Amino acid sequence: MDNWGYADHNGPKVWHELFPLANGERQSPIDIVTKAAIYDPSLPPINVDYDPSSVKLIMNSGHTFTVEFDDGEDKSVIRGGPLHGSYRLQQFHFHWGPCDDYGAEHKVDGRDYPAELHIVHWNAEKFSSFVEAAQNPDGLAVLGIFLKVRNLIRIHLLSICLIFLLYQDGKQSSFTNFDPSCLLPDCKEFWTYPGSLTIPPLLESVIWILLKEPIAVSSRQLSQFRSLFSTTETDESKPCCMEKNHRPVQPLKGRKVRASFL
Ligand SMILES: COc1ccc2c(ccc[n+]2C(=O)c2ccc(S(N)(=O)=O)cc2)c1
Ligand SMILES: [Zn+2]
Repeated sequence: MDNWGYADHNGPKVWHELFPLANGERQSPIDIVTKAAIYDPSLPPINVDYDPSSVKLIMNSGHTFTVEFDDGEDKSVIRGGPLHGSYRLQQFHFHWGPCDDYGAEHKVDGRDYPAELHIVHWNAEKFSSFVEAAQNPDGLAVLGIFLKVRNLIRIHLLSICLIFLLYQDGKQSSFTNFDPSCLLPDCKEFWTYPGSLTIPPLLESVIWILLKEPIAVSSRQLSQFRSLFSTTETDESKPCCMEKNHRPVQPLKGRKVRASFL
């Protein structure tokens, strides 16, 4: 069911009532305490190999906007880092807040970023579908990238995504030839830890890979995120916008965070 959200009556504080996993042992997001992260020199570099033609559509998934990819074959994959074998790209989406001061899901030493990009992959070597992979501890791998505000003058690819969405009545529009590796920062140093989906059903099946270096977006692009849903609400009587969709940080419960860098 989809009657969960981010308001007081249906938000993260009450998700445990319908999704008991919310109080589980490996929940996400978390606050990355950099001094407690364990440098692991045996971690190979992250290697993404995305085929731009595998992008399918951009849609308003009710809690964010999602760019979906054709994951019927190994066209776009991520390898390396903490992963064993290749994980297939399925979608990417964002989380943001009501203002530019916070809105990302993970924190670094208690610091908030204004938004966070999640690039979602599943272990197609071991499992036959995304939904099956999502039920297993090593089923999913999510690449998390922090967004910081820099008022750029050049149009960033992000706003092109948004333009597609805003002018296709925000429901869904076909999207061709987009390579999400253009959204990655130059530096691929990362932290990694075992966690969960950050939205219900909160399944504890995600190997998190968080890049240390944020990417830059403009404040205007972030305000476009927030206005996104106001153009798509079918019920004109109560136009609302998705002003925030981030879950607070969760207890580490003894988990270790590893770093690919000193
Ligand atoms: C029934 O099992 C599922 C599994 C995954 C579902 C989902 C519903 C919505 C989104 N998803 C997702 O694909 C999903 C949800 C959250 C995230 S996150 N924010 O990266 O942890 C990634 C992916 C249901
Ligand atoms: Zn997410």
